[in-house]
Amino acid sequence: MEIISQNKVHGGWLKRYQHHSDVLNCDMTFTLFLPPQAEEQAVPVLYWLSGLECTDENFMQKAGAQRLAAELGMAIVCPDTSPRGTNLPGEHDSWDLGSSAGFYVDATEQPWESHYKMYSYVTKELPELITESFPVTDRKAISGHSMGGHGALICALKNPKAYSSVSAFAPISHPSDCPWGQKAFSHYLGNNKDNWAQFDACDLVAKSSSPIPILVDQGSADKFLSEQLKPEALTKACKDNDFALTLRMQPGYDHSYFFITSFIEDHLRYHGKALGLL
Ligand SMILES: N[C@@H](CCC(=O)N[C@@H](CSC=O)C(=O)NCC(=O)O)C(=O)O
Repeated sequence: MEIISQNKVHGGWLKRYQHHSDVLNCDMTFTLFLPPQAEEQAVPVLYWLSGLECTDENFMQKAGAQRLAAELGMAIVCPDTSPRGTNLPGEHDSWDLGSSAGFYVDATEQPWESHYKMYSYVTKELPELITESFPVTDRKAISGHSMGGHGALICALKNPKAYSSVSAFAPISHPSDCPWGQKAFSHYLGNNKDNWAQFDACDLVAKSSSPIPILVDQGSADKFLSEQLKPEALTKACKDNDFALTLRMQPGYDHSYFFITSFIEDHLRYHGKALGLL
């Protein structure tokens, strides 16, 4: 693992690393915020999964999360959003498939199958690397935005004991039933809808026997709301299956990081409480 950059911020350190991923079969970058408390003791970690067209840097540069994370004593890890440098056929042709659009699934189809295993990367390989390399505890929370909101939901729903808490901003709630999700799932997972259901938050809620609370913020002026995000599908799935969903419709907010920075502190406090920091 090699350090690419480091910046002191709010008494902590923002560090960017490159490492080889055996799971993704390529070199990857991630960005890590270590709060000042990490100089004295191990701290819990919030994993943040970003959306389409993002890298590991968008959240750390735009969300303004470091001030409160430093106060709470919470590390934040941002993985990249897809494998990199693999140059598969069609990988760079559109912004919603391939590069920056890994969708946090484990691909089974060619040509993606040999690299596009973002689910295993963010739930297993990267947390193991973080835990063995930095002063962090094994307590984890997870959140994300849009494609990353979908990612956060499925990671927590598939591993309810691994994460203390889960939240999302404008998640793709039901990818099997929206154009972004259908495009990604058909390429990465093939045409068998049973395989799609393994990575769809609404289907996972319907099948889960361990209900976990979910916090979602959604802007009412989000241009992707009705066609791609469909919070009403998540609301129905949670209602039908006794999941405690807190869905906060935020009037006038769009899909951008201006929306995320407006409410990130609520999410950090929510995770801080679950992680025992408040
Ligand atoms: N090119 C798109 C807009 C892309 C976009 O809004 N990306 C979002 C995530 S969308 C779902 O996963 C994002 O986080 N962008 C990075 C940023 O820093 O804002 C279009 O045509 O509208």
